[in-house]
Amino acid sequence: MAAVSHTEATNLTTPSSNNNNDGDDTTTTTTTTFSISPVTLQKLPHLKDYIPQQDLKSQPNPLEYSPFYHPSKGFYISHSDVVLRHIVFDLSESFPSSASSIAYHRAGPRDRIFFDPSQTRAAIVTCGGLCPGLNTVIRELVVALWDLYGVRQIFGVKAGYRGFYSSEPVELNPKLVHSWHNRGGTVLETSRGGFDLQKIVDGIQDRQFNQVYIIGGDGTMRGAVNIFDEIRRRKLNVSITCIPKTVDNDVGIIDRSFGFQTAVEMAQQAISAAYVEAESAVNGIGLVKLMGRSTGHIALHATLSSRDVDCCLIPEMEFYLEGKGGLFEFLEQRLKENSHAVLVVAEGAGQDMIPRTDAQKEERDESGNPVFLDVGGWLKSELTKWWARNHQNELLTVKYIDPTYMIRAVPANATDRLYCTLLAHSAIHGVMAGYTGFVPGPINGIYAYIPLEEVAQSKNEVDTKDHKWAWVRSVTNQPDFMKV
Ligand SMILES: Nc1ncnc2c1ncn2[C@@H]1O[C@H](COP(=O)(O)OP(=O)(O)OP(=O)(O)O)[C@@H](O)[C@H]1O
Ligand SMILES: O=P(O)(O)OC[C@H]1O[C@](O)(CO)[C@@H](O)[C@@H]1O
Ligand SMILES: [Mg+2]
Repeated sequence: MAAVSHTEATNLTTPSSNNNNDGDDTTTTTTTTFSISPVTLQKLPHLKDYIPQQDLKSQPNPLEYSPFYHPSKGFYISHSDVVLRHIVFDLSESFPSSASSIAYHRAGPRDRIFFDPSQTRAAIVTCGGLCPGLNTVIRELVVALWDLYGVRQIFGVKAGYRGFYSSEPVELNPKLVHSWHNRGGTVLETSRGGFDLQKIVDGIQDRQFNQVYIIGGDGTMRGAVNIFDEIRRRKLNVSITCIPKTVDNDVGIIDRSFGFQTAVEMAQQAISAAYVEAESAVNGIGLVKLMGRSTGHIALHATLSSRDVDCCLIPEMEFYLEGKGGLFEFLEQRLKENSHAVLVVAEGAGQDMIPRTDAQKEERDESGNPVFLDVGGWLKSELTKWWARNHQNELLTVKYIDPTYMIRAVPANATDRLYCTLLAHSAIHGVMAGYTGFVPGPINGIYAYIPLEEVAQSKNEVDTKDHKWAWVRSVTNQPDFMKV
């Protein structure tokens, strides 16, 4: 692909094809030639954008001299190496729309770095809720900064954003973090709230950190955008990156967030137990509540992989309990057919339907996230009352399983561990190259650097109109809960 700078473009010729197969594409190979235009390359902030040239020295990447690497042609990622956001196109339609041709700089080592490793002071912080793999990311950041780039001043900021101003950072080294990937949680501790912008940036400045690695979810990223803006306003020679973390998988643009797959795997145990309990009772219902504040990815993926689930309820969908086409009628039918049923509900589902006091409506956690009521307990109670009204003298057994923190308070599985490592390495390569205000993450399987602001504004919700949700419904055979 031709070199592009941000919003620069290469020209797209109209798709041309040598397929002479008149629509029958099953027997011959089709060769279609097209180029892409305009490629809108998202601007990746760099320290050069606001630090005067004389204050910013670059040097060859030390990987050049590493005994483990033999940089060859193509080893270093160039400025024109990009990743397309959308890779599925319809060649018969006019192409591309501006939205479909967005590209990001590819992640990976650059031939020159903008930090002298001997002068680098890196800070690592974890914010928000726990997520499998947090310790793996921390470990890999420490080990790779140390081994790949020769950085020796690496610090852990304790207990989230507040740690920048309320406690002493701890010095980290490869020996100390060696086995951290085997532990769930975050050894550095985490917290919600405590976001005091001036104090945080003062803390960064006072401790002379010049690289800040923030590991967190959507809330953390919104905070990180403010920190990035303040760092630029103060013209500090500090690179900041945010490694996307959330068990809910609600961060947009990237393929998925780390820890999500581990959480889905852990959720299987709860669903299996619910199935066993339901199957072993007369008119048994196994009800499982899974994490998912405003998105139902965990519930959806756990349902699809289990195949023992009769109905999955997520925040992105509406449903109703009573009447024709409602949840209870569906469950009643399943009990008639199979004498048991398993229901999986994401914690954020049906929140609008649960009666709550004015005080409960206003309740927020320290970060400002709404506090939910227990949808599982509410469903159990409503179902039990409904059954008693409609099925006098007939048994109903509802076993409610709420694994809550058990699906996230575990070490990452092998897939997530590998993912955490690649994220950490991508973050370091980008920061060492002087990029700042970015999020590393895979897009269509290729690691890219995405502007922090863009990721902070994005959201990954379940699309209940797409194939995956149709697949869920075909697996469970659940109704679409359209009022009839
Ligand atoms: N809009 C915002 N501006 C500044 N800081 C924010 C904002 N939203 C959240 N934060 C801060 O970011 C940190 C983490 O936020 P939050 O508790 O929402 O978790 P998160 O990063 O979304 O992760 P998760 O959803 O996985 O728990 C908190 O310290 C919170 O104060
Ligand atoms: O850790 P806390 O404050 O109890 O919050 C739990 C929330 O954190 C998450 O695990 C991640 O946002 C949500 O799924 C869940 O609602
Ligand atoms: Mg969040």
